[in-house]
Amino acid sequence: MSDNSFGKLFRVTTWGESHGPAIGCVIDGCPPRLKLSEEDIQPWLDRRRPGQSRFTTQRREADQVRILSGVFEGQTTGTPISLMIENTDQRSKDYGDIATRYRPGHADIAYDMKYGIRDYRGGGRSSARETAMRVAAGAVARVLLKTLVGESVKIRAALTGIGGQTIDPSRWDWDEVERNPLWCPDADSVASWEALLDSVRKDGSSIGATVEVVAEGLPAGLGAPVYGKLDVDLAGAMMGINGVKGVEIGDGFAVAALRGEQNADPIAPGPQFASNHAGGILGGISTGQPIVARFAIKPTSSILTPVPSITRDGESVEVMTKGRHDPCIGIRAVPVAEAMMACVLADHLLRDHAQCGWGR
Ligand SMILES: C=C(O[C@@H]1CC(C(=O)O)=C[C@@H](OP(=O)(O)O)[C@H]1O)C(=O)O
Repeated sequence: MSDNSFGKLFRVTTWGESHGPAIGCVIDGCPPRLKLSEEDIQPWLDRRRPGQSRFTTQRREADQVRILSGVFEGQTTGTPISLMIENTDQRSKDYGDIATRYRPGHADIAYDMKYGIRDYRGGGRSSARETAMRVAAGAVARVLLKTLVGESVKIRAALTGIGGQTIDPSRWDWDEVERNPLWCPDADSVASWEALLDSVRKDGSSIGATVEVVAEGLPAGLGAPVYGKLDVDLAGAMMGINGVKGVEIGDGFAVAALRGEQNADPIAPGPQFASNHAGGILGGISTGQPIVARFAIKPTSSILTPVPSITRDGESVEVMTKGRHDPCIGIRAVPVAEAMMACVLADHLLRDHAQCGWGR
């Protein structure tokens, strides 16, 4: 197990820092002879790319992906797939102050306590810039899933709330998610969310959010008892996204208020389930129903509002962070959530195949 990798058979390792020359990932274990080119990956990266609206960081990165290995004549070869994106718009001088002081709420202090050294430029390794490589790996996972399971596989996410303002689930519209810059599924929420984000930005502050991710068209049987549960790996994958502080599967924390007959999803021949409180996973194993995960993500810790902190030498200071930051990291976490779901499902599909073979 390495600390920069996840997945067992579809194994993703990412590397790089926000202000280094490049970021990248290596995907080991991808089956051979899948059709794969940069065009399969770039559109997903374009959804996450910074600088696309006034509601995200103004750092300008093309996030142009290059396949360095593992693909020959348009097909995967079964060898490690290495992907790379060059960093082109770093502005490290914005971080002069942060070199010797800690942003409250940020990983700065924890990295220093652990390693005694940190790349303070941007978020360094802890920067959400790293999530670009998760999206790149997720694109390869999507190719794997579509090839091995079928075109019916759909993995989609949406922003379901910001700053405590939540959508009305009865107005959920997946087409709307693609129409607005916030990935919001409820058209009626967009204008007030935009106004909230504008005021947060004007105040030099930031705001938290919730994201929901749904995977459809997957077979039953993904995940295994008891430490290889699909929900265990999904929860870990979502929790590993920068800034995530809480994860739910299916009804999540709401099950605590239910009675047994309310929580049980009735089963009819087929099998058909009348509801999906379980989020498509029972006993850690997928049932063929939509797989549903949800998470809460904190407000960006790099803000212009001063907050008491200390220097590396332990002296009291006030810290405010310059630089170009997302007023709400939840927005760009939406494509990242989809990518993490795709990687976990690709991994579990290969694991299920290795143990049980195809078909039941
Ligand atoms: C560049 C991206 O987002 C960055 C995420 C980020 C952070 O601390 O998380 C800080 C900002 O960048 P910098 O490291 O230059 O300050 C954001 O712009 C990206 O996502 O591609």
